[in-house]
Amino acid sequence: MPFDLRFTKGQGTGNDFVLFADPEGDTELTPGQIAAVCDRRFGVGADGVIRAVRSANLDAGAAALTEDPSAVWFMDYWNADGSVSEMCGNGIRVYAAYLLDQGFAEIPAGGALAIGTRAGVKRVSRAANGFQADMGRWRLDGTEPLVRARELPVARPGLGIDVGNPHVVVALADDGELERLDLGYVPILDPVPDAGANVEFVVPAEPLVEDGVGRIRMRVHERGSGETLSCGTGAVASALAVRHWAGSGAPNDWRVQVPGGVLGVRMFEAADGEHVALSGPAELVFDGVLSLA
Ligand SMILES: N[C@@H](CCC[C@H](N)C(=O)O)C(=O)O
Repeated sequence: MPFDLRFTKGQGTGNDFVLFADPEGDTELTPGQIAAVCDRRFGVGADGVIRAVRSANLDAGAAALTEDPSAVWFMDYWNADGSVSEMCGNGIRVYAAYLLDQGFAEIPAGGALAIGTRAGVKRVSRAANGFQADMGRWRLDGTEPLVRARELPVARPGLGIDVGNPHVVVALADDGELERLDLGYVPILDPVPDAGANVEFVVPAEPLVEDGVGRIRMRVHERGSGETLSCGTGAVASALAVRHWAGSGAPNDWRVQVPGGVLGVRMFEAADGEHVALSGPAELVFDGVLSLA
């Protein structure tokens, strides 16, 4: 039975999303419907879909409410191919902008909005460049798969990093290598991670550190969405990987240039260990109504 879906299109550094409100949790789209919405020729076109649902009305929301009862809204995130992801760094800023715009939530002055995700509760606050999300704890996942990509002459070692969702970061020699990559083809990982991975290719800027801030360029092939203009969790993983490779004395503040703009990444000590925060813009672009079969 066809039905109308009211949606808002939003973007953060060119990573774009279709957002819709389903507070009661009774409009779960199928993977096929998600893929149809994200199709850039036959649908609205987006890198992912975000459903705004109250944590209390979703199984995955129960853990969020246990972790923090103030996380009343859950970011139900889907990739463009209809697969689910645990977390989206650009998406959570755009989601915060959407919750504010709809009058569903507020960010108290000097405070933060707690949002449930499949990777735990994240806190979003206002920042000079838009919004900042405390992404919480991160870890090297212990893998170093070989990465092959179209227009990369030889396989390169990657570094596996979990920032709530899985990433493999690969260092390239220079801007030329980064620009020549053809990410219309899926990078091949050896061994293949069980849950797949988002793959980031990074190049340090010259100089790497300026005024105490580390600077890198990044392109990404996202699990479930292909090449995108930006990936927030990918920027976080990339800054963490480059800091790891640079060794002691490397900065905790990073500026990550992606094809769609610039993101800020900051590592800081919290009560439970080191956290990493991501900041950047978030924009709601237009509203619409889509008829879905
Ligand atoms: N674009 C996002 C990440 C979206 C999810 C990712 N494709 C996955 O499957 O983990 C970001 O900004 O972090």
